[in-house]
Amino acid sequence: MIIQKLIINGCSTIDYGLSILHPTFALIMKLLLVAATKAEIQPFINIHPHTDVLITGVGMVATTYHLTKHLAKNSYDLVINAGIAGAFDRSIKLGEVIQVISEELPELGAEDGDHFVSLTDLGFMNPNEFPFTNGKLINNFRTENLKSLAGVTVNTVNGNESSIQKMVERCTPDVESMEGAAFFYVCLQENVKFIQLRSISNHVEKRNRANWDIPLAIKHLNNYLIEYVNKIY
Ligand SMILES: O=C(O)c1cccc(C(=O)CC[C@H]2O[C@@H](n3cnc4c(=O)[nH]cnc43)[C@H](O)[C@@H]2O)c1
Repeated sequence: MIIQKLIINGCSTIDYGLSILHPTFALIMKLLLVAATKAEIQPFINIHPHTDVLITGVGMVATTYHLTKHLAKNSYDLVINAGIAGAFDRSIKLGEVIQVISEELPELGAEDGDHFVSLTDLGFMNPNEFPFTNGKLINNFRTENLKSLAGVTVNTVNGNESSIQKMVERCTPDVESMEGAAFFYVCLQENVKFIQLRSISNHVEKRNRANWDIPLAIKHLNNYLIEYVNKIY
């Protein structure tokens, strides 16, 4: 019997006493679902209360700390990062669920007037030193039926047309979140299979909260997650 838990910022709040058999291999498939906020995955938790869930808090620092601490004590067959995100490309509709297959840390470096100097150009990073490939974090594990997109992870949500344009020219990202790269970094370092599923709540533009549709993004994300996990079990 495996004791499964809901963990919020590293503190376990609910214990469940169930294990789940994988129908094909008759093995226990251990799954961890990681989200920044509980609200983003609450509908999934209501349907799948026995899946291990880690709520990290928003941002890279909290994600890195809580996920690393949790994976040091627990082993999983698959770790899923689920949440909402902003899309740079307007052809990606609000509420669309996508998988992020590469991540970048576009703020890591130095400003030199109008020019951005990367960590590589500063001489602090080999862009091909593990877990990086050409300065990016890459996930080779994918699901078949979702668009595979490139992500950037930021500490400050982009909301200024000039900085958005500069980031698009420099990184050509499809989507933006506040946790993705931290999640990729920890999973690659820990050598655990992972996937990042995001549903688009907004387009990356001059801040206009009235244009965001968080309820639609959460609804579609959770419908997808429920179906995805139903297929696994
Ligand atoms: O009210 C706001 O300005 C606001 C800003 C960021 C996030 C939120 C949330 O309610 C959810 C937190 C979650 O959302 C992800 N997210 C969603 N859209 C974006 C974006 O355009 N750029 C970066 N992150 C985004 C993020 O991963 C947060 O964890 C509210």
